[in-house]
Amino acid sequence: MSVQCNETAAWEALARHYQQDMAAFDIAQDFSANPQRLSALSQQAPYVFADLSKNRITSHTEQLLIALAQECRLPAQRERMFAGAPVNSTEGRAAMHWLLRMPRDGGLLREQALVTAMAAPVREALEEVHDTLDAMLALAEQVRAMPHITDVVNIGIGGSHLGPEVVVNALEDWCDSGKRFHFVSNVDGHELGHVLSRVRPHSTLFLVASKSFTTAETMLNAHSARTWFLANGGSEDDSAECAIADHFVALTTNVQAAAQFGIHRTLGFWDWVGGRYSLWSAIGLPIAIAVGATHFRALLAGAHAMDAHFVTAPLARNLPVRMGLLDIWYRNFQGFGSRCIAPYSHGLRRLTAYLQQLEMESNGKQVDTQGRPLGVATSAVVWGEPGTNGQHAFFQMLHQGQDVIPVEFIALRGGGKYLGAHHHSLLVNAVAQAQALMVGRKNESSEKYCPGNRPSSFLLLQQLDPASLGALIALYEHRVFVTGAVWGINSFDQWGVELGKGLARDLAARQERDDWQGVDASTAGLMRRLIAADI
Ligand SMILES: O=P(O)(O)OC[C@H]1O[C@H](O)[C@H](O)[C@@H](O)[C@@H]1O
Repeated sequence: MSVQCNETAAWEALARHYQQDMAAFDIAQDFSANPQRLSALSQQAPYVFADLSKNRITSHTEQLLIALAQECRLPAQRERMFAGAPVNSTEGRAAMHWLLRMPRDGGLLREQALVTAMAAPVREALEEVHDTLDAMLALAEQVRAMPHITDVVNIGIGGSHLGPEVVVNALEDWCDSGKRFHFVSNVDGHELGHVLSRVRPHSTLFLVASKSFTTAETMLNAHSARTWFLANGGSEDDSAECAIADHFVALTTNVQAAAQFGIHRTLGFWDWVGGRYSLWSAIGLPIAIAVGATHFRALLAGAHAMDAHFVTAPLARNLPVRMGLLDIWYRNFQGFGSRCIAPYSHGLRRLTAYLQQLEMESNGKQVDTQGRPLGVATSAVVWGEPGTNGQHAFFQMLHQGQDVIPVEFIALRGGGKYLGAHHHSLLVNAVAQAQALMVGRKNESSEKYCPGNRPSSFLLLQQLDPASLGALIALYEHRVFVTGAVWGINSFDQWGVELGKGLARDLAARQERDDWQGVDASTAGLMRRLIAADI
């Protein structure tokens, strides 16, 4: 049995460090005292510059955190993931999303032992990845060249929705297919209904995206889309002009279930791709249709560059490691319960939703990989909205509320193709907010007083291009891995989600029988109220 993170000597040293040096630490004061602070606590990683210097840490904090990572065997755990070991222990699966963006020859990692000594099954998986990628990109190019297809409707939820949605939105300046994209996820019929009211069967391509091909919401939406398609001139006959065969594609690991549904055009992937890590796989087809094969490959290349950085950079200069350890420091030693994501970019408006699944579904756990209860807090609440909108909503609380909430600013140096002057204003606002959080407003009347010393990180991309976006997302993936590895949890399962799914099935069945025996009074009362015609 391995030791848990809070039983290590490094944990104790960090707790002491907090009490002795950091409980009353002031970020702005340390900038005055330490001219090295900015350079020590910022770094350039592939495509992403990170300024971590406005955080409540010093280089010594980082050293102690790295000692913690060593004691928690982070490097060995990282090696296991990159060797294709079953790191998703409860489901006996590997987590090889990194393989989806590795070039056939190992790319930037080709000299590394993890590639030169790659086990045969992983090498074979890499071949399959590229065969499937080639097929997916060929299909994407085919669809792009079909002028009669004007609308692409992606039906999927969770990992089969958020990744493609965030990327298609983010790369809107790179979308040159001339098609409209619709992402339908919610089982609320209004979402699908609105989309269907705006499209026509002969000009629409439906992508049914579901790793399992059993997720209730996706199945119901897909069935309703199919029914609508057939009722509006579509046909089940493959040779018909407007056939299901030409207008429905399944993206799934469950080819059989897709075939039973009646979709024979399927792009597959593998059980070692976690749902929330799947945008790089066939689940990325809407992205590939939107931006084309070259840009999709650039997205993969950016992510691969971050993979190589994560594998090869020393821990002290390894951005996913530094940011993951900062999360541990804030959650477990400073006691901060949430983190605010503030992308100063309209393109990244859905990033927070994506990160909520990535972080909270991965690390919202309470036992370790050996099933032992954890004595420490895990995933913080991740929330936020794009700037500058957030400034006019919740930033008040960030500046003057009683809780300290670390903020993560994400900004772009280049402003894309529209209205450059706006971009300058956007950037100035982002930097000013980070400054305001740190310096506060002292010597003022009580209502104007802002305490300052409120921490933030600042991530800067050159521009929102496919490679930079790929690197940014991979950075977050690996950061989540780092945090999970230190906590000793399985970041790749999500048993909590299953509970609600099971109960929804149970309530639906009870509703049929009008049987509420053994159900708590509130739940039964609500169900009766929903069913009753006369309330
Ligand atoms: O892709 P699917 O199998 O349809 O799964 C979609 C989603 O379902 C569940 O809610 C899981 O918690 C998610 O991790 C997953 O991404």
